[in-house]
This record gives sequence, C-alpha cells and structure tokens, in this order.
Amino acid sequence: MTAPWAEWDHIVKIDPDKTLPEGETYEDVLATGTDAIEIGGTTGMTTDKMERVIEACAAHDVPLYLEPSAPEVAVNDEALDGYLIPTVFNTENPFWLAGAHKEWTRIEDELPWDRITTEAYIVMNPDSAVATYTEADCDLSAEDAAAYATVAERLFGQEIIYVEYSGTLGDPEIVGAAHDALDEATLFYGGGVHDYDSAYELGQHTDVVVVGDLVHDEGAEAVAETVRGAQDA
Ligand SMILES: CC(C)=CCC/C(C)=C/CC/C(C)=C/CC/C(C)=C/COP(=O)(O)OP(=O)(O)O
Ligand SMILES: O=P(O)(O)OC[C@@H](O)CO
Ligand SMILES: [Mg+2]
Repeated sequence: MTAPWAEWDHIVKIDPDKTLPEGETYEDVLATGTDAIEIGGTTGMTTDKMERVIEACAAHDVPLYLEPSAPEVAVNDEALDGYLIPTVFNTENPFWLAGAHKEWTRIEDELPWDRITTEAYIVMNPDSAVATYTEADCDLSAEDAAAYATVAERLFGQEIIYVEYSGTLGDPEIVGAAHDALDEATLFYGGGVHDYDSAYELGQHTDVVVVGDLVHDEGAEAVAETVRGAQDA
C-alpha cells in the first residue's frame, strides 16, 4: 500500500499558538484544496491548544496529522489520521534525534505504532525558532543536504525527509539536491511560501510544499493560491 503522503502536493501546517485572520474559520482553511493538515509549532504548545485545533478540524474529510514538538503535547485523539514525529538529522544535540523519542516511549504505556511515522528533518534557517531550539547546524552545502537525505532514506529507512526553512524561502538548489538524492522517500519542503509563484518554484524541487505562517498572516485565499502553485509544479 502506498503511503498517503506519496499522493500529496500540499500541506497546511496550523500553529495552535497562533490565530487565524479576523473573520476566518478552520473550515475556510480546510476548503483551500490542500491535501492534509499538520498541527504543530515549536514554541507555546499546550495540550489544550492542540485539542482546540483538532476539534475544529475533525468533522471534515481532509487528513489530519499531529506534529508534536515535545512528548508532553502529543495528545491521543481518535480524530487524528496519524502522527508525524520530527527527528532532526543535522542537530548537534542527540536529544532531538532520539532522546525526546525515548522519553515519549518511556512515559506512555502504549503508543499507536501503526499510526506513527517519523519525518527526518534537515533544518536550514539558522534564524528560526526550530533551529535554535534543536541546536541545528544549518551551515550545509547542497551536497551536505543531499547526503543527509541519502542517510535518512538508505541507512535509517525514513519515508519522509523534511527540508525546513521555516520563516524564509529556501535555496532551490539545496532543496533540489535533497530531492534528487531520494529514491522512494517523499520530500516535504517548508518555509516562506507565500503566493502562487513561490509555491510553483519550490514545488518544482520537492514532492510536497508545506505552508505555515501564511495561513495565520494572510488566510485561506492566499493559501489556496499556493495550493494551485504546488499542483501546477
Ligand atoms: C518525540 C516527540 C513526541 C516529539 C519530539 C519531536 C522533535 C524532535 C521536535 C523537534 C522540533 C521540531 C522539528 C518541531 C516540528 C515543528 C516545527 C518545525 C515548527 C516550526 O517551528 P518555527 O516556525 O521555527 O517556530 P514557531 O512557529 O513556533 O515560532
Ligand atoms: O511557516 P512557514 O515559513 O510557511 O514554514 C512552514 C513550515 O515548514 C514550518 O514548519
Ligand atoms: Mg513558524
């Protein structure tokens, strides 16, 4: 069976710590044509905030995934299609590679293993909260990014590789190098996608475009433009 993300072009990442623009609802976001919703952010996460977004999105048929940044906010909810669990390959602190995951496994009696998939992050924007938080070494060449992608897929059997430029538009050469290095795995790209053209451009170098801040800053109409860009790419 092919993994659902093998068919996706576009994901909206909803940050439970942020609001939607005045007058907009999660229903508007779910109607943009995006292929899936990821719920998560680095800072300000609580179980209450997670649950509020899950509840607001649950009644719709867009696939809903939780992307927890810590074991404490990995809420167990039947409305979720699954869990996308980050693991950071270019961190200088092994806690973000496997330590947090060890804690999660230790504190939970039983985890829904058949609904859990890891995302092998390559964090590229040194000014992002996620880079600071995970002590990522963002000083990577295209060759380095490609090599991490290969290691993640070939040695660690990762199904999803995530080139993360959170907050800024990425270097297409670096994203493309990671993409070219992959055989079967799916590449997620996220960072700074804000209109049709940026989604189209980065979409040519990745399998899936992830759009985050735009949904909170500009809203559903702007997100729908990026869905078209990612689909056309
Ligand atoms: C083991 C479990 C359940 C969790 C640990 C998971 C790990 C290793 C998390 C590391 C951090 C990470 C990669 C979080 C994913 C979400 C993400 C990248 C959000 C984007 O964050 P930013 O845009 O930088 O920050 P804010 O938007 O919150 O300011
Ligand atoms: O918020 P933006 O810059 O769109 O980034 C999307 C996502 O990759 C963040 O984890
Ligand atoms: Mg963000």
